[in-house]
Amino acid sequence: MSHPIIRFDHATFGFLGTIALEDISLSIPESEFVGVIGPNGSGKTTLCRAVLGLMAPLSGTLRVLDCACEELRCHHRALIGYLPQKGMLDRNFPVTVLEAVMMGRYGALGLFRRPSGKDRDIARQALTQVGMDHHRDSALGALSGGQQQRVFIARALAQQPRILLLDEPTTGLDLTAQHSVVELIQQLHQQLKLTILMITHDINMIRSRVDRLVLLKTKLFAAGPPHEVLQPDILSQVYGKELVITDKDFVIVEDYHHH
Ligand SMILES: Nc1ncnc2c1ncn2[C@@H]1O[C@H](COP(=O)(O)OP(=O)(O)OP(=O)(O)O)[C@@H](O)[C@H]1O
Repeated sequence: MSHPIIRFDHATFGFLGTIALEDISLSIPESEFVGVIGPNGSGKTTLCRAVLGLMAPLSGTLRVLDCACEELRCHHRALIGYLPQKGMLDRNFPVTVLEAVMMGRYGALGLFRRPSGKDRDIARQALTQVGMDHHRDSALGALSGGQQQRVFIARALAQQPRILLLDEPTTGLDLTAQHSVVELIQQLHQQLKLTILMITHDINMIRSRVDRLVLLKTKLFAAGPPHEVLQPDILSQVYGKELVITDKDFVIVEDYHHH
């Protein structure tokens, strides 16, 4: 295994009165594509927030890019692209597609430095990578949900990150758009050799695409190649009756977006 770019060592994270993640030990080597699954409230978003250096461990350690997470500095954080859950971003913000992607350059620019032609080139390259450069002058709000998601992925790519954190990137999209966004993410992983952590509720969509699945329920329940983690006995311990396993597919019957 190559040197881990993310390393949790018996790390516990929480909020006042709540333990969100407990005793997590997990090493992620550079360029791995990891799917993060688990029921609602199992700590998936907390895992992303911890990697971004937004939460210090209550005990144990987390090192990201060879730095203790509580000491991640701006230049390190700029190497971590983050696509938050739908609803966390204002998709009707009155900007063009290119302007939205240019926002991804601000971390690299630092305060007060105006974007240069080079920053613009990097933003356009990111738009090309997600197949959206021809829409660069369109209003962000005029795009479909799937196209907007591509633009937000381009914004994260414009940071020229080494790690990409994606929190449910397909939620709210129709099935065709879900497939095309996941295909794009897989393709970016192969082309750019990025380390990707992708949170999802859609086990079937990612099981054949990720290198490893991490199954959370406050604790790290399982981590390994999809075929090892997706065992009925493991899944039923975590999801209980919420998960129905058919011949081919895993169906989560819980209505997780309306809880
Ligand atoms: N800001 C907060 N303040 C207090 N508790 C929080 C906060 N954010 C999350 N929690 C709690 O931490 C636990 C883990 O939440 P987290 O959002 O990481 O789960 P999740 O797996 O991402 O859930 P979902 O699938 O519903 O998005 C939950 O018990 C949640 O209620």
